[in-house]
Amino acid sequence: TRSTRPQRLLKAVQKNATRGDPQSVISAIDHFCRHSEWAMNIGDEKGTILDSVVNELNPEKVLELGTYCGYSTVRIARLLPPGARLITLEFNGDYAAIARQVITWAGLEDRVQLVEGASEDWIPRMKEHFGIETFDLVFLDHWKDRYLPDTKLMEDCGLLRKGTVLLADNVICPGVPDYLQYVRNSLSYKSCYFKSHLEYTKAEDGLEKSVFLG
Ligand SMILES: Cc1ccc(Cc2cc(O)c(O)c(C(=O)NC/C=C/[C@H]3O[C@@H](n4cnc5c(N)ncnc54)[C@H](O)[C@@H]3O)c2)cc1
Ligand SMILES: [Mg+2]
Repeated sequence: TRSTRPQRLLKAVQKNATRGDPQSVISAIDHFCRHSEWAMNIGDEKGTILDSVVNELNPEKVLELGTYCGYSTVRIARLLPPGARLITLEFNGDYAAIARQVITWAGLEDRVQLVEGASEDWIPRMKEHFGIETFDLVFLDHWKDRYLPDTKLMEDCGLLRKGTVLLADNVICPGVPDYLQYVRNSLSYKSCYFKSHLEYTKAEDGLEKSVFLG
């Protein structure tokens, strides 16, 4: 049977990227998405905004919701100091299998813990299962109707501390109106919008950075 797009994306990484070189993995995926097949990775333009937020924070504990093929996982993990940890949640087994290989090709498997499961099931287990008290950075890029409920769940589970940053992809396209309204109007967040474009296109999109105030 015909291969899937994530399988073809992985093949492009294995063909064009150098093992152990995260930047070459990022470039190989961006080239594949620009010249062969579009895929819903954050991409190079919004990716540089993600990079700047990670570099500014220097986070020890990072949570990513929605791994997909691991593109943003690699972007974030390549900037983390060796002691830091990135936990990424992905409930589609096929995508998780591809992402594991992309992350390993980049040589970042020792900083990344890919958990195959749903965010709503695993957010409540972060403390007892991973020994995580609070996160320094959360990157939201999963189904858009999950951003708000999962944010409230993280609050209820005590996973956010004063200064924790939530960075949300696609706040314009596909859009997350209920999440935006919440973080922009809640007294518990200081929120700002980074205008950009939908990956590999000219359509407007952007990232919302929201600092939890406790
Ligand atoms: C109209 C329109 C359509 C599409 C686009 C283009 C566009 C551009 C983008 O950057 C996008 O991020 C998206 C988008 O839909 N992303 C959804 C991404 C999900 C991934 O996360 C996984 N997942 C979903 N819910 C959960 C969950 N609870 N627990 C664990 N994993 C979950 C899935 O298994 C996928 O691996 C779409 C733009 C406009
Ligand atoms: Mg996205």
